[in-house]
Amino acid sequence: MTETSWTAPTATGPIHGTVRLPGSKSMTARALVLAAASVDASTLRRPLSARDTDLMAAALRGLGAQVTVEDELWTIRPRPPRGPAHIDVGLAGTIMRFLPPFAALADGDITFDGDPYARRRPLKPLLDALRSLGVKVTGDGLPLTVHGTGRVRGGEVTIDASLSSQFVSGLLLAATDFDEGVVVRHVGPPVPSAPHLKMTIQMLRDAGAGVDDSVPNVWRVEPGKLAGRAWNIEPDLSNAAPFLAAALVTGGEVKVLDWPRSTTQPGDQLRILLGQMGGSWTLDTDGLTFRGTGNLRGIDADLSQVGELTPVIAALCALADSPSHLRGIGHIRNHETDRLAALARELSKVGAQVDETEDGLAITPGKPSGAVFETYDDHRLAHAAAVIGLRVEGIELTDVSCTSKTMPEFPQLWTGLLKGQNS
Ligand SMILES: O=C(O)C1=C[C@@H](OP(=O)(O)O)[C@@H](O)[C@H](O)C1
Ligand SMILES: C=C(OP(=O)(O)O)C(=O)O
Repeated sequence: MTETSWTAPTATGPIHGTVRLPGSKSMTARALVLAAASVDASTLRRPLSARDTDLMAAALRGLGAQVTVEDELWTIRPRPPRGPAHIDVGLAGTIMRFLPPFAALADGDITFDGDPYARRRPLKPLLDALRSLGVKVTGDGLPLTVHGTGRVRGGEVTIDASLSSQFVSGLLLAATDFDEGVVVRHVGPPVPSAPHLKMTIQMLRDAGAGVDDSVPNVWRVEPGKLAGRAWNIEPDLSNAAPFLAAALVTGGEVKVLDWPRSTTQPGDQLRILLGQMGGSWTLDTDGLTFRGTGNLRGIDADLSQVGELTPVIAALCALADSPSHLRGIGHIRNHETDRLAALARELSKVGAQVDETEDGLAITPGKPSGAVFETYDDHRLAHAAAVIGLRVEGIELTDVSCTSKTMPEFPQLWTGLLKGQNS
């Protein structure tokens, strides 16, 4: 990927516009894995085509599935997974955590590696869990090899998933094909990202799996066969964050089309969180309309359930008229970069006073000024920088191409939205 520096456009007035966002990364990843684990073909309507999900599709092809793409309809024709194969995870947590359990069902060695920073993202709790379910794995992080034998015993396993909910999701998504299914028991500090776990359970049930989540921190998936189905992928609501923020910061009005009435996506909580910062919204049949006044209040919020929303919310806090405290997000040090350190450094450069706490950020807005904003290969750091740029001239992103991880069209969508402003 070629790095592309980019000067974030500044708003000259309230932004008014409508955006149609690409499909949810998290739903697309889950639907692809479930489709590959099914007996019959599945389709995905309006999935996300971006680096994370294109690499997921490529990985599943490498394991034997046929994935064909026709406009906004993907068709997956599954085959029993087979090795040897090599999987490039890029920087995607979803691939590095969802595919080792599925790859264990292949007959043959499956090697995994990814971007340099992907090698620093935690995997050991998941790999140890696989080992105790009877899988032979070499390595405690990337690069690693899963030595598949064509079957996985499965059964009961204890894991500390406090570093990432994706460890649990990965085990559950493959477990219908384990001889004994799986019972995953979490022991340790709380698992973050509860909505993402709900999404895993909901989508497994939609695919026909038997799942019991009635006991807190214990998840059971029964062994069985998945039939394949048609998935409708919702727009990515976490990627709505910068667009809703644009309405909030400029006192404008932005509509996100096809916002679902009910969803497991964590991004749905943007309505509440950005509402607390001064916005208001209406949800109707064709989407969510979000309005701002241009005045932003600071917030004290526990973001443990919605950690991936932190970068844009932190950017808003830096532009607010009072201090903020974002808590419960120690685990986002393990995201695409150490997001707490990166946000503290970059938001300080543009004038805020930002202190890293053990599990979050304390942000006191200051006099904003332009700066070179490092994006650390992190799509959501780029979104955060764009939001600051709405108010502050001279915000130069070191690289905007990192947005291709989940929304390659971000620069165009953003520039297009800014055309709709009343100056
Ligand atoms: O399962 C998923 O699709 C995700 C789970 C979350 O991971 P963590 O629990 O590691 O934060 C989230 O931050 C990530 O963007 C996507
Ligand atoms: C944490 C994120 O991604 P990943 O799925 O790579 O963990 C994210 O998209 O904010």
